[in-house]
Amino acid sequence: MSRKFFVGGNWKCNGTIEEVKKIVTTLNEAEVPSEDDVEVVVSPPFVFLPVVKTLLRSDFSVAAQNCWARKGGAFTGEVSADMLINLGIPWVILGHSERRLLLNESNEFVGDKVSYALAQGLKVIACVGETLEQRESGSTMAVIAAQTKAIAERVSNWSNIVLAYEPVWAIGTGKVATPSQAQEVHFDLRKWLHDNAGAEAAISTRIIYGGSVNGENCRELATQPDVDGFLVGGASLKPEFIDIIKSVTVKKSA
Ligand SMILES: O=C(CO)COP(=O)(O)O
Repeated sequence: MSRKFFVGGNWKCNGTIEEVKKIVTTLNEAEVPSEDDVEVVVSPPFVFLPVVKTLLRSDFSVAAQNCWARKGGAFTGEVSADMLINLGIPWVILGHSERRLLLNESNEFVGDKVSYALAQGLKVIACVGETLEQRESGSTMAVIAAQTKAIAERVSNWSNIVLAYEPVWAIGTGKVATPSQAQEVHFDLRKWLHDNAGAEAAISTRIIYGGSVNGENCRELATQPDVDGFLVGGASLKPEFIDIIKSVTVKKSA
């Protein structure tokens, strides 16, 4: 079976309303491959989600960058999965390393969020990845396995999850993983899924790469058999995001 190429744009905590509208206009005017070949999802900050959802072309979709781990209530500052569903937001990014590291989100907390979000009907981009120190000490796969296990223990159906492998050392650093480094981890993660979540999850779950992806380096990364797309930070705010979407054509001919 073939997994549909997936390109996500994580805008993080960036942009004014004017800048956001400009990015949406650029995306709306771009000629890109059909949604039969590539799924495109952009993730603005919460406050811009409704306007982006309204203005964005209908073949692209939107994601929130986080949501709360259970039903709403007395949780000041949080946004619940139920609210996202209520607004027609289909996707949410969970477990991003910036939240794991800056806000001390544990593997278990991320697992709880993924489980609750899926149960409410959201689709989830779940992020995993090791720090430089962990890579250098040889624990890359152990770290990623523990992060993924906390999700696998709480979820039985993987059909609405996209796994994003985002090595922390590659995020925002300009230090992209080499195609073989990305392929190696994606292959191992798929094998882990096979052994721990079943053959179906391993075959059909898209594993996308994130960390300093740009309009140039995306093409060779896209040729790797277990790289099913990208989660893009900085470059998703620029017109080169369109080149990254177009890297699906390299994938198809690989
Ligand atoms: O964190 C990322 C996407 O979620 C990647 O960020 P950069 O593409 O800016 O390195």
